Amino acid sequence: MGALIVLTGPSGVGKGTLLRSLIQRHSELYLSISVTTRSPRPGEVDGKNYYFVSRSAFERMVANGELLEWAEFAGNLYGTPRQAVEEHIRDGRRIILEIELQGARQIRKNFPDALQIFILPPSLLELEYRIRSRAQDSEEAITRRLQRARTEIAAADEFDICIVNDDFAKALDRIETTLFAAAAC
Ligand SMILES: Nc1nc2c(ncn2[C@@H]2O[C@H](COP(=O)(O)OP(=O)(O)O)[C@@H](O)[C@H]2O)c(=O)[nH]1
Ligand SMILES: Nc1ncnc2c1ncn2[C@@H]1O[C@H](COP(=O)(O)OP(=O)(O)O)[C@@H](O)[C@H]1O
Repeated sequence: MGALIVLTGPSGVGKGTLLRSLIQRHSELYLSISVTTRSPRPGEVDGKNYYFVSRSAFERMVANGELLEWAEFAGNLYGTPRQAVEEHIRDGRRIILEIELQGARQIRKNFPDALQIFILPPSLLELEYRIRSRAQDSEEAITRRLQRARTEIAAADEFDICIVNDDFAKALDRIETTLFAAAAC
C-alpha cells in the first residue's frame, strides 16, 4: 500500500469538491499543493489552492528538478512540487495528488506502488453542466476542458479504481472505503 495517492478525472467532475470533504473528515491525509501558470479564479488563494507562478518561474522549477511531475493542460502548466511529497512520504504520511492524465502516467512510471483513482462523471452532458454551473472558466477554457475530457475518460481503465461521481455522498464513501480498506490489508 503506497503512501502516494493519485486522483485524476476530467475537469468539472468534482475532484476538488470530493477532496475538500475527504480532508475535512480525515485530517491525517495531506493534499499536495501544485504549482500552476493558470491565473487564480475568484476566491482562489496563492499557497492554498495553488502556487500561482509565471511561465518563466515554472520553467526554472522544471530545469532545477523541483517538480515530481508536470504537464500542460488547456494552455497552462501544472506541476507537483517534489519536496513536500518526499517529506510526507519519508515521515510516513499519506499524500494525495490531484493531477491530470499525463501527470498520473509519470507518477505511475516512477512510483508504481501509488494508488491511482479515476473519477468519472455520470455522463458527458452532466460534466458540461457542472463545468458551466461552476461559472469560473471562460468559454474557451470550457471548450478546451471538454475536449480533453474525452481523452481522459478513454484512459480510465489504466487506473486501479474508477469511481462514478453521480451521488456525491456515495462517491465520497467509495473513496474513503478504497483508501482505508486498502490501508488495512
Ligand atoms: N499534471 C498535473 N496536473 C495538475 C496538477 N495540478 C492540477 N492539475 C490538473 O490540471 C487540470 C486543470 O486544473 P484546474 O485549472 O484547477 O481546473 P479544474 O480541474 O477544472 O478545476 C485538472 O485536471 C487538475 O487535476 C499538477 O500538479 N500536475
Ligand atoms: N456529485 C455531484 N453532483 C452534482 N454536482 C457536483 C457533484 N460533485 C461536484 N459537483 C459540482 O460540480 C462542479 C465542479 O466540481 P469541482 O470540484 O470544481 O470539479 P473538478 O475539481 O473536478 O474540476 C462544482 O460546482 C461542484 O459543486
